Amino acid sequence: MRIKICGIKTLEQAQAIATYGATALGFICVQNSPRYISSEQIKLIVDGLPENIDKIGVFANESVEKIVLISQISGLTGVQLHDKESPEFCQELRQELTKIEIIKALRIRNLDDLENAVIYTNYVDTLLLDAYHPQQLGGTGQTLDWNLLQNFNPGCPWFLAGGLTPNNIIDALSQLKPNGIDLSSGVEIAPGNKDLDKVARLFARLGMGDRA
Ligand SMILES: O=C(O)c1ccccc1N[C@@H]1O[C@H](COP(=O)(O)O)[C@@H](O)[C@H]1O
Repeated sequence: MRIKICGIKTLEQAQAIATYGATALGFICVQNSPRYISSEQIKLIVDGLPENIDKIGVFANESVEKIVLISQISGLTGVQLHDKESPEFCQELRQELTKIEIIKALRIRNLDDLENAVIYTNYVDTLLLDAYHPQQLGGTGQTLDWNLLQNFNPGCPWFLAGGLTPNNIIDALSQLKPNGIDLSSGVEIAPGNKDLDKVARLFARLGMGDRA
């Protein structure tokens, strides 16, 4: 299973989280987020990480040109589109970013939202399901209704996100079988500042450490 920790802002925390066993790290390229980090800062972190860890930039309604530019400057291996990007937009981006994983994040309130999510499987590599919040795009710490996902089988890999923590991760994985999990605020001291004790506890709960 892939384990993505999102909202990384320092090399020290990135390296520590990689050592615990994260398979992917996420960098918030959305300027009004408290977790925002510039492409130059991402590049410095990316250069200090092992090659085999995925480096994902998170974008919200950004232009194709800007996503391509930031991906190149930062050395990203994937992009996560976290707002109202259409399937056509994803298709256009696919033509420009042929070697980069494209993840479409969808904020799920009901079964209609899930049906809409499945449309994207033709245009992206991976889906990511997050909770819906009326005012915020992500990093809200809210869980989505896992009951909606009981029969979710989109035909492409998918991440479960939204309000996951060391305390609820086992419960989530006992109900659902995503290809990956994505955590941000659930392993933080404050937005953008990861709590390495919580990260250690997460990996211990997943059977990859000793601090359960
Ligand atoms: O974290 C942010 O500030 C953010 C801003 C804009 C778009 C997405 C953002 N975060 C993403 O939200 C999910 C879930 O976060 P949480 O675990 O509920 O705190 C995660 O995929 C982050 O990448």
